[in-house]
Amino acid sequence: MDFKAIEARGLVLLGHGKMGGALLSGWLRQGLNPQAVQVITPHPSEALKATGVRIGGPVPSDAAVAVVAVKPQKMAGALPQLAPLGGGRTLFVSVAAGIRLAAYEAVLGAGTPVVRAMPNTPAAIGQGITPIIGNASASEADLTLAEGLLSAVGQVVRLDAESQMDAVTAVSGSGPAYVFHLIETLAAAGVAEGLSPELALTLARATVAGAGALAMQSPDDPAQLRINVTSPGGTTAAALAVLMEAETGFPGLLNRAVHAAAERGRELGK
Ligand SMILES: NC(=O)C1=CN([C@@H]2O[C@H](COP(=O)(O)OP(=O)(O)OC[C@H]3O[C@@H](n4cnc5c(N)ncnc54)[C@H](OP(=O)(O)O)[C@@H]3O)[C@@H](O)[C@H]2O)C=CC1
Ligand SMILES: O=C(O)[C@@H]1CCC=N1
Repeated sequence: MDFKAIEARGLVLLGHGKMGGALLSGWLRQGLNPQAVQVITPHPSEALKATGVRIGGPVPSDAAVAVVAVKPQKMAGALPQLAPLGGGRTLFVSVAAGIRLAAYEAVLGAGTPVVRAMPNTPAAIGQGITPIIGNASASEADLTLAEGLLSAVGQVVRLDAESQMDAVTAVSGSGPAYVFHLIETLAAAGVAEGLSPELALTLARATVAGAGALAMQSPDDPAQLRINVTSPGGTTAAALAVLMEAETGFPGLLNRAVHAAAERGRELGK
């Protein structure tokens, strides 16, 4: 990403928590000048101070982009701090789950360009994926700017409709947590079979990382990759008989989990 257009007018980040922090690390790693960044967050960490970004202070009146990364439950208290940037040339990019485009327009003014984005924490190492959708005031140039910024930390996909946002949040926004829990529980199962915790975690972590990389790089789809591991009558088939059971296995479990996440997104938007 060429950050020059953003550096000329500045980037404001509202909320430096896990997601705001992951995005900022990714951008700084990609060469964004820290002096062009102003972070507004109640308790700046030592790590944030060490980056050289500007912390606190008056909001620059003509920032190129304002990135909103506070929790949905804190939005009503936090967003009005950026109201002076509304209705003008500043593009707002919010990563908050649930909060609808209309809610930003209500605070910032109807003419404010707003893009909702749903990144995930692998953005911190440049391997995120971020679906985006803009409001009616977001021009193609605004979407291209948001896309460029977020593609500095991974892939970006444009959505057709805001109504898709709760489902993508449930799949890829929250998804890394499901995979980390898979690593935890695979390792615990290895310990139950007699391995040391260290060895079990090493095996589980490398297996998930390797399978993920293969799924990305192979021309085969995930179903074929699964078949390639599964010798008829062998060990994998024995495990998959448990995991592929419709109700108690992965299919039912992930359906229920993803549905719960999407429903929570819908509730947060009310
Ligand atoms: N974590 C994730 O994987 C993802 C999160 N998101 C979205 O990102 C947003 C942030 O989530 P996450 O980073 O996990 O949460 P965190 O609690 O880690 O981060 C929120 C940050 O906002 C700060 N904050 C609170 N109040 C204000 C305020 N009034 N003004 C400015 N900053 C404030 C908090 O400061 P302090 O803690 O010091 O109070 C904290 O640094 C949420 O809306 C979430 O839906 C989206 C995709 C993935
Ligand atoms: O748990 C959450 O609500 C946020 C949104 C997606 C990931 N974390």
